Amino acid sequence: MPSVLLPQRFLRPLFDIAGIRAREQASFAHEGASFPMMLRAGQALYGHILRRQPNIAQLAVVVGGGNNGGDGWIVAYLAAQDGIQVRVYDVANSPRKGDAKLAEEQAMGHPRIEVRSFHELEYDSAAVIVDALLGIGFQAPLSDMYEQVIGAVNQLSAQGAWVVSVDCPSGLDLHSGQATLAVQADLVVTFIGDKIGHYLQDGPVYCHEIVTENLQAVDLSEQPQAYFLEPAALDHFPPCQRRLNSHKGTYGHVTVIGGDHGFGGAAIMASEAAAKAGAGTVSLLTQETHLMAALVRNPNVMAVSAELADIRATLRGEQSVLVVGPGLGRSAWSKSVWQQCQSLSQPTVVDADGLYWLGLSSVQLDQLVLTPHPGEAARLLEKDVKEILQDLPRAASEIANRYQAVVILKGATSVVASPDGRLMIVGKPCPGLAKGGSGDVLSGMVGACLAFYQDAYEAAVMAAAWHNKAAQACSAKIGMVAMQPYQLLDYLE
Ligand SMILES: NC(=O)C1=CN([C@@H]2O[C@H](COP(=O)(O)OP(=O)(O)OC[C@H]3O[C@@H](n4cnc5c(N)ncnc54)[C@H](OP(=O)(O)O)[C@@H]3O)[C@@H](O)[C@H]2O)[C@@H](O)CC1
Ligand SMILES: Nc1ncnc2c1ncn2[C@@H]1O[C@H](COP(=O)(O)OP(=O)(O)O)[C@@H](O)[C@H]1O
Ligand SMILES: [K+]
Repeated sequence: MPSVLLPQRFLRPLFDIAGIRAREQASFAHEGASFPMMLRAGQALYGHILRRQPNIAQLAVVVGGGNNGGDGWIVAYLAAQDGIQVRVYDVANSPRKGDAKLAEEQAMGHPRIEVRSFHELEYDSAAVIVDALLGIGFQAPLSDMYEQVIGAVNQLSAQGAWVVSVDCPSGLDLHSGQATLAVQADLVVTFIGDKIGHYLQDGPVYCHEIVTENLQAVDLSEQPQAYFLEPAALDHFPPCQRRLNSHKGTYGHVTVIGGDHGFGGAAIMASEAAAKAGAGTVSLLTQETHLMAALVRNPNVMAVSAELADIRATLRGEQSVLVVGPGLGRSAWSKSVWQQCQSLSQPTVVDADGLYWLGLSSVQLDQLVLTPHPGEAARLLEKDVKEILQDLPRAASEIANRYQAVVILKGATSVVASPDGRLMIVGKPCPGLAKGGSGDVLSGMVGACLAFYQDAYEAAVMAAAWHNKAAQACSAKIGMVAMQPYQLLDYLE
């Protein structure tokens, strides 16, 4: 379902392999043949090579045994016809069949195509390498021979060769986005529709840039599995956009609840994040020992002792939301705080130890946002982390359905799922965020967005996307190693 706030032009549709195969088969049936589509794939890819590398004189093409390799043979033939010297490294496990065989036969014997053993690949001097080893037919794990070839391609890439991958970087699991080893692609030219695995876990690590070529495939009017939010969207949407004629009430109120003994910083950071992401007013309900630190850190936040005040007293007006969990802990105090929260009906963000308490005794709210990392997701679904990582969109959707909540399943990119079926992947890897406290900052930002936006899903998308974008800007200025998560808050516009 497209988003109301975010225009469709910023949402890149992503498909699973079954969806791509269905469109491929329907297109073959419509056209009455499959080889023309392979020709179009090769032509599209060769066009991209010429646009990026107009002075190319030599080309190395690494071909596998399936149709991905078939695409590679087409490119080899087109380049040779164009006067380019081509070396093909063939890694097929067995003789080719079908379209791949036709493509090989068309190219084989061309005077400008030399077929070499893959053992010689590491000595190749071509400035451009085409990776046509494995496409959507890849089944992990990689065989030894493919590992060796991918290693050689990456070595040439490290020495300065420009690598273009056909359909996907070979070795990447397009379902999960996991890879033990894959081709480092400068460009991926992906066919029919973009694949979800390019955007999850290791996917973005191996895809420097992705372009999609539809190849005149039939439109099955099928909903994509998910969307990827183009970071350019954020140039048009600041987290909680200021209006000229507005006042603090316009932007709502956030109460952050957490910070047991030893974890005061988590709640302090979350409250500062809510304030800096644009909430009109922010309260912090925490252990009394943290009040002084909270007020010194940010006097804009109304810090109160959880011992002396109840949560209800911190609420203000209709746009009040709760952020429960940063540093909440698992003590008797934490439990009593959680029980208080359960009796309230305000829109609520549950993070960190709040998710632990939620797993023990759930809440039902119209607007609930959960922000688990894969470990917390595994606990909520009673699965192990490995299983969660094999299918992040599914895990996010399962939690969304079970708790009737919007879910941000956090990682190098994050998956946002809504119980109504909407799924969005946001962000790019930013290892500056791989530090304790990054999640606390996110939860406060989600609180601010939830107080501002009508739709909890859009609030979650905006917060997760801005958290990532600001972290990129922050790390560019301060450095991936030195940046502290709360510093990203100064890069929110
Ligand atoms: N007209 C068309 O058909 C069009 C097709 N298109 C293109 O086809 C691609 C899909 O082709 P596909 O279905 O043949 O699968 P593909 O990705 O080549 O993989 C199969 C090969 O990989 C091998 N292999 C697998 N796992 C392995 C492992 N772990 N370790 C080692 N080897 C492994 C497997 O070996 P085998 O199991 O047979 O020994 C077999 O040789 C798609 O991505 C797109 O590029 C587009 O051009 C559009 C038009
Ligand atoms: N390598 C990375 N690239 C991009 N984002 C990351 C990376 N590592 C962590 N993050 C982000 O940082 C946050 C970490 O949250 P979490 O694990 O809950 O940390 P904590 O509880 O310590 O604050 C999440 O928003 C996650 O998406
Ligand atoms: K490939």
